[in-house]
Amino acid sequence: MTEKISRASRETAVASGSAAAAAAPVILSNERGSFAWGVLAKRHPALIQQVRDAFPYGRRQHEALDALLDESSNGVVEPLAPEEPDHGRWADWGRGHFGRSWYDAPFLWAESYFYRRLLAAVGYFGTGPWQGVDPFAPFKQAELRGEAVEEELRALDALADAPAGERATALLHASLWGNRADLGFRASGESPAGEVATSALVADDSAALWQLLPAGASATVAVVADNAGRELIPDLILIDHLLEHRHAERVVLHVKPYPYYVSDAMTADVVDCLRRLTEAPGEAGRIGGRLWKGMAAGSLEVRTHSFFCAPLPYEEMPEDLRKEFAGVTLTILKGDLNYRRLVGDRLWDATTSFAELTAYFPGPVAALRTLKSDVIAGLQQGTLDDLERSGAAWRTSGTHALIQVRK
Ligand SMILES: O=P(O)(O)OC[C@H]1O[C@](O)(CO)[C@@H](O)[C@@H]1O
Repeated sequence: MTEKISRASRETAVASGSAAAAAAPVILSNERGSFAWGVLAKRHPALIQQVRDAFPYGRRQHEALDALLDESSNGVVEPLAPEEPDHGRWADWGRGHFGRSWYDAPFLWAESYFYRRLLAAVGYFGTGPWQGVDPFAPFKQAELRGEAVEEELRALDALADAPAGERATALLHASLWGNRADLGFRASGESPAGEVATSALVADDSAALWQLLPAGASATVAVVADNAGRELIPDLILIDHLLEHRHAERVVLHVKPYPYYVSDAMTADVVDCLRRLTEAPGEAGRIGGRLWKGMAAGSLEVRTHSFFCAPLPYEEMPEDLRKEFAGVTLTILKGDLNYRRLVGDRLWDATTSFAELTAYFPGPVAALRTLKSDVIAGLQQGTLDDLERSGAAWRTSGTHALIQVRK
């Protein structure tokens, strides 16, 4: 395998009951040349520059962005300013990391905290004029207006009369591969959304997914969204299919409460995507119209929770969210970050059982993810051998994907 795997620490592992967890170290970013190192050393500075260029920020924001760039590149982790509303929470979550290099903190924590600090730098939670202004909105909006979305929406017309099974598979795959369109990649000039020679599913439990959702069974499905735009549009189209074909009576779409990981979807992004759909001609417009009405009727509901922006694995989800997921027929978790949080951001042996790692999850769960970080579990030994032999950067380049289900 050509990829340099991130360095990991057993010492910083969060407490977890399973023996597998004890053996699988938590990923850190301090191995030069590793994927995690590259995110901190290259993507984050590039992102600061992009955000800076996208808005006519004032001196205060520019100085705060300079300080964040300097701190995260050369300095030690500083706490969130006391006036930030969630200062206390981050003080708890960051215990042990403040005063130390960003690169020595768990990768999941460091990345998550970086996004929180970026919001602080641009005054997102402040009382000034930049309050509530999504620093990633220009990128999300450009994507939504782009030719790729236009084409994807047009392609729906050809699918409208396809047999239900064929349509279901196509829409499930569209939602899955929509995850490849991740604006975080573009911040650093990499482009998993571009032409990909070797797209492949490394695990495919889609039959189990459909078995959990037989038509007419009054199911409720929770979809935990990931990116806005080119990912959320196919997610919404899949949701429409689930509702239309009675695989679900009700869908709850969970989104982030505030901007996160560049392109993560918030309520405003759901609205933008629904509007984009409703304004489109043909099948896309009809789907948009049905979803819009579904929102009013309650068959589609959007929810959010602060835990979605926490630097924690799902194993540590709060009780209210646990109840929420326990009460639905199936939870579909979209994307790479949700996968890392679902199985734990650790260097698992890739054949570690997905079912065992997710046994704590309060109900049936499906992961739909393109592979964009070192974490992977639940592979067959033969698949793993083939991937390793290929010499490709299959774990991190977004060229491979998976559908894994725990019933
Ligand atoms: O949008 P997704 O699929 O959750 O991907 C986010 C991924 O992007 C990165 O931030 C950088 O590639 C990963 O660390 C992270 O898992």
